[in-house]
Amino acid sequence: MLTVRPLEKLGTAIEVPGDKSCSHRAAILAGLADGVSEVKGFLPSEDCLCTLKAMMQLGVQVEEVNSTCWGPIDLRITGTNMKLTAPTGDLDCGNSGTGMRLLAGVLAAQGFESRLIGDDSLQSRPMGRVTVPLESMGAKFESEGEKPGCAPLRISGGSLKSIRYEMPVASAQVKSSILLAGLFAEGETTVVQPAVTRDHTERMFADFGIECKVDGNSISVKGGQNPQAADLQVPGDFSSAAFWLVAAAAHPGSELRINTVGLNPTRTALMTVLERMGAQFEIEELGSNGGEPIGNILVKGKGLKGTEILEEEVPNLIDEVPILAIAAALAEGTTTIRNAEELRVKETDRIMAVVDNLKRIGVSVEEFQDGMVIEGGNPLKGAEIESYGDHRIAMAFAIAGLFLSEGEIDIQNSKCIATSYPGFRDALNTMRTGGEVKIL
Ligand SMILES: O=C(O)C1=C[C@@H](OP(=O)(O)O)[C@@H](O)[C@H](O)C1
Ligand SMILES: C=C(OP(=O)(O)O)C(=O)O
Repeated sequence: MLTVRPLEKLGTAIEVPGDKSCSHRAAILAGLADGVSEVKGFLPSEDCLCTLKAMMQLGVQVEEVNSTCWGPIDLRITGTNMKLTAPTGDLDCGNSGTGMRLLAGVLAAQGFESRLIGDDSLQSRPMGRVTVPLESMGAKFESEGEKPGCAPLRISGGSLKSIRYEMPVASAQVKSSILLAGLFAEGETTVVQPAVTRDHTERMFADFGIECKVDGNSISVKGGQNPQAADLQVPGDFSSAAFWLVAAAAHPGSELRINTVGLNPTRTALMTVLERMGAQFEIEELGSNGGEPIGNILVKGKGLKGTEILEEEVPNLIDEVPILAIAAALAEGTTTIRNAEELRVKETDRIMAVVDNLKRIGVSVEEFQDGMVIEGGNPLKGAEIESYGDHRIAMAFAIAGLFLSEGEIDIQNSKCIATSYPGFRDALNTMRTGGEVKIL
């Protein structure tokens, strides 16, 4: 259990660990590449370690060359030059939707059978969104789960043909899965996304010498390209920084610097929203690490007011909705979050989990199938919080605990935080009492 008491004095500077999305992709692309890649700042969270381990079971060699007590590790990854070998056992993706969907794309093209498994949460998430297009490329998937279309997934891979696929959902995981399969396919594979989604795969393709054509919302990759080993530094995870951005934005008078964080514009819509709510940001650009822009963010807390989240902002803040809901609870007035039905199929049903826990801390909130409307500005009271095993729910409500007017917050099932941010608990202790958190 994680107990959080109200803020004494918000810390002034923090560094967050490596980006989860980029770490998954680095493990996969370096593992497929020709040669030895150095990946610095890899996030050793449970999700990313599952992907790394799966790649090792498929014949990739990984050596840890440096680690820090806070987390990020430097890896030397010897790639297989696109020749993975059959794994001896199941490939366990743990809690990670990204890991399972991206690996499914790679395994669809292998001439051996494999089986992807995960924890109870992952085995209840929809996999048809990747297996349907990957089957149309020529792979065979058997869903062995209790729920139709869910993992465990038994995969019989083989030669693939290219497709043009119009994705029904705006999902970077689906896009990336098909593009990875496309690397092995005959001809040019094109994915058309209904809205802009995070583009880490496209950017990292360039790092590994893979040509990828982006034309508006359509992304194409030609098969037969072999990734070339690359050295890269994983940027700090904006989604982990989001917790501290909201803590500072909602605390009038605070000034917080978040150092060396990824500023990929397909990830940072939360800042646009917080700005509209009254927060002030300054960005110090620090160039780019590989294809990913990085910088320092200076945030000044001014007290927040409610806002309406725009439909096009949703995919670019999808993982930040739980913490945005806390910002909304602390803001004066109404905040409307709609067009976010995807949240129902994340690690838990995040709309249900946020609404349930907001009510527990005394916030007035109305639930919709695709989101919620929050009336903010009333005092928050201590309560027992149920994380539903979801890291982002646990961390979002830990931040709410800093702003209670009475009592404390006890978060049940907080171990899940290690899914994406293993150092969060220590960082929270330091940030609650005015310190600085340095990790890189
Ligand atoms: O591609 C990725 O790394 C991710 C994409 C998002 O999922 P969807 O693309 O399915 O929305 C996001 O929720 C997840 O945390 C990471
Ligand atoms: C949704 C998330 O991850 P995944 O889909 O990879 O489990 C997340 O990290 O918020």
